[in-house]
Amino acid sequence: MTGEAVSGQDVSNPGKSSWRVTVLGGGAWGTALALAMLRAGHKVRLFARDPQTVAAIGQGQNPRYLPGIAIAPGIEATSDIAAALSGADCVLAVTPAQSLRATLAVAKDNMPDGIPLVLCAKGIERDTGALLSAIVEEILPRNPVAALSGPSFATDVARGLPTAVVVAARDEALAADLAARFSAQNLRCYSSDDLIGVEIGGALKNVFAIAAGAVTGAGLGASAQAAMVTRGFVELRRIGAAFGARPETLMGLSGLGDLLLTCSSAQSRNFAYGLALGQGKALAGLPLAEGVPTAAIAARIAVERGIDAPIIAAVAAILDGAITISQAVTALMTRPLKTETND
Ligand SMILES: NC(=O)c1ccc[n+]([C@@H]2O[C@H](COP(=O)([O-])OP(=O)(O)OC[C@H]3O[C@@H](n4cnc5c(N)ncnc54)[C@H](O)[C@@H]3O)[C@@H](O)[C@H]2O)c1
Ligand SMILES: O=P(O)(O)OC[C@H](O)CO
Repeated sequence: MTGEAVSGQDVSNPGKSSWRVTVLGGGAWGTALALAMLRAGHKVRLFARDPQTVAAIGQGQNPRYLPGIAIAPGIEATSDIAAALSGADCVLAVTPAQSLRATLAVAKDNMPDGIPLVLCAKGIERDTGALLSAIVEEILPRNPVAALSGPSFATDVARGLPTAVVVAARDEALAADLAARFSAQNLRCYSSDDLIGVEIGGALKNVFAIAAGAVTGAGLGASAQAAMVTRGFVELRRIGAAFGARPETLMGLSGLGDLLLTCSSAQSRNFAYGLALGQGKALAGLPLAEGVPTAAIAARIAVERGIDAPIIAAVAAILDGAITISQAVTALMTRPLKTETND
């Protein structure tokens, strides 16, 4: 086993009862959250469709998705969805946003009635424009839906570094209960009843993280970076408002917080994707960048709803190969001048 040791138990709230938590997805974030749930005192099962990932986690590592991090014993990894879900008190959905529908279809017949399904992916379904909560409500109508989001790199959480996220559900009491149960030393979970706001913030920040990487990669300068993030945040809030997100939610961890994180660090896969784009490097084979499909659908949503979102449109067009970064910059800089409106 390589890498630093990661402690298994670190319960900061000993009053809460232990749950059987099932994590769907054996990638970076699924593995990190499984470790976090273990530290919060829960019994953790992790479903991964890839037997190699299951075997590796059983041996205390996940070299494909979380290289260099030793995984504490206690996570029961399996490729058997029925075994993974049997008797679960709560399920975390941690596969990519565009795979959520397929993941839930596999889980559906074994999903215990009434237990919460917590969305941990960040994105909007490309083909339909559906928010992920709508997909859960369609496929699992008997399970309350929640979302966990905020500035949180999987490696940081897996290492037990201090991290704050927000857990949202329409039912405020459910959100508060989940936040209390998931919190542990160095994982501080705030709660919110603005499910849509938390989802939108997490999904759209990825588009601007790609843009931030591209600005850096193309050498456009720190001033351009600050302008892009600021005006991008305006677009994020406009689209959020169209979905009914509360503005204050978007000023929080899943919105501004995650924007700050991923627009400023090459540790972000979305930023790294944009960086490669800006540098003219090959994009094939790069790790998951959720902002790619989300940019396309967010641009379409903006057009359909008459929302002014020129940066999202530019990112989508660049990713589509329709325009170059240089053409996008010219188009953005020569738009008609106007009063600065921040809503
Ligand atoms: N990595 C992070 O730091 C981080 C942090 C917060 C949120 N997220 C979000 O979590 C989601 C997952 O990201 P990740 O980092 O774990 O990605 P990843 O690429 O590391 O892993 C994705 C995992 O999902 C599995 N998968 C894909 N489709 C599947 C399907 N249909 N059924 C079962 N398994 C399937 C893959 O095999 C892989 O194990 C993304 O939406 C991402 O934005 C990631
Ligand atoms: O690596 P990214 O860009 O997918 O970002 C991971 C998380 O969303 C950060 O909060």
